[in-house]
Amino acid sequence: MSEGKLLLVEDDASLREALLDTLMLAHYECVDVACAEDAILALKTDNFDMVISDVQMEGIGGIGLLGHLQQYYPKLPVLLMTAYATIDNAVNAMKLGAVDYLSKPFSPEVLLNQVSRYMPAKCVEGTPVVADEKSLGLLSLAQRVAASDASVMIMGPSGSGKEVLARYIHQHSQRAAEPFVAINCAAIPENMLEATLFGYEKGAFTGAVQACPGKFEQAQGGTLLLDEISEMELGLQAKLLRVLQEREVERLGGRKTIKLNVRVLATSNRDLKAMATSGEFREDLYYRINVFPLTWPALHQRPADILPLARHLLQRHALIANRSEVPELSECACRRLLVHRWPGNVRELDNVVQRALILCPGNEISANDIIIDSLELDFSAEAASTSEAKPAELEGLGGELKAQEHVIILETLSQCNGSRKLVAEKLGISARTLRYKMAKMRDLGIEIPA
Ligand SMILES: Nc1ncnc2c1ncn2[C@@H]1O[C@H](COP(=O)(O)OP(=O)(O)OP(=O)(O)O)[C@@H](O)[C@H]1O
Repeated sequence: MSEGKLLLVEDDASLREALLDTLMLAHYECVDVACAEDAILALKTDNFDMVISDVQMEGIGGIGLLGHLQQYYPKLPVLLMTAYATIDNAVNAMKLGAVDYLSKPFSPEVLLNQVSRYMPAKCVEGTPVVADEKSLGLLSLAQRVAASDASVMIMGPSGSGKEVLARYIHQHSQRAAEPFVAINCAAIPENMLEATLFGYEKGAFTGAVQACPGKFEQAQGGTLLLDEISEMELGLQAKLLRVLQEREVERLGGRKTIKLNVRVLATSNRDLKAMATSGEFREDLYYRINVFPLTWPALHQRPADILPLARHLLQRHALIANRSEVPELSECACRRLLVHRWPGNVRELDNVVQRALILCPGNEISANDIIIDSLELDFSAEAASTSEAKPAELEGLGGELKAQEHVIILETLSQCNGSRKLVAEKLGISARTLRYKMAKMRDLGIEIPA
């Protein structure tokens, strides 16, 4: 997922390329141009979260661009880059409205720290949308743990909603009015993560012309989310453990310790315990952050969430697209959504919903508007398309509930390796009822695995 969209303005092509690489490695989406005039054109066709611009360029240059931005995009943060000789200009530029300046040459750590510092916070999600019993249970547990100050480890497959849950915990904690700072440990190149987390003092690297606080300090009083903590290398894990134990941090190149009052949440989509056992993750750190574990099941394991989530996402994207009405999902569209296995979880559902909204000009989304990547298609999706031939029959069946029942039966069949006896026991129905239900499903064209 993109960490934000940047407009990079630099006339030196090789420097521009190097900056672009650094920013894109850190998962920023970037558009690059070689002069201020092109930047003004790019701003007309695209929305950006931040502008990084050189000062000395042909034409109106960085200062001219800053003036334009102040007039037409006053909320857009602008970070200026300048050579040592023109520091005075840079100070003036800050007076004119730039959020900060980078003095050339500077190291990638300095660039990423400054960018993450001024990048506007991503739109904070409201309460996670849940309807399935498993998710409702998880949410109520999260609410209870939010009230404590315990470290929470949120696990679950990619795209299942771990970050949404982390924000929910923060919003329901006593720290809600304080900052929520997230750092994706997988997105920041390994050699820059330390400086980003702990900050640095002036002179710690090339271009570190001023001290910069790290994520821990930025989260002071609030919550720090260490997203994808499993991707942190072992050496840095040891340093992180020390910070968590001592509750204080020392900036790189600094001698002063800074007391911390930060609650730490972490997420992982890998089995961290297994990683700890195999030595890929420090066991002591694992136990320190895993005080309270919470796990999102994969989306297909909580089928009752699928439709409410799809409707919520439809609403969200219809609003962004300025649609006056939010289209409804037809019965067949619902069925198609319910029988897919969603290997990409909610993020995949989000993509499918966006596609549907593009394809559907009216106010009802049909099954044909539900485009699932062919790579993600599975036997159940195939079954859904066959069953779409019988919409009238579905309506009489109370579509949504019935389709969920089908998903649950297919799911349990696969868990029990096809044993009808075990499935019936697990679902608390007689073998006869199960046979009857499966026969009905076959009649609808749903393929039942042997
Ligand atoms: N329960 C939910 N309610 C509303 N939106 C959700 C919910 N779960 C996930 N989403 C949305 O789905 C997308 C993916 O969620 P999120 O980024 O929290 O997943 P993740 O598990 O942290 O993914 P990754 O492991 O890839 O970082 C986001 O757009 C998020 O807003």
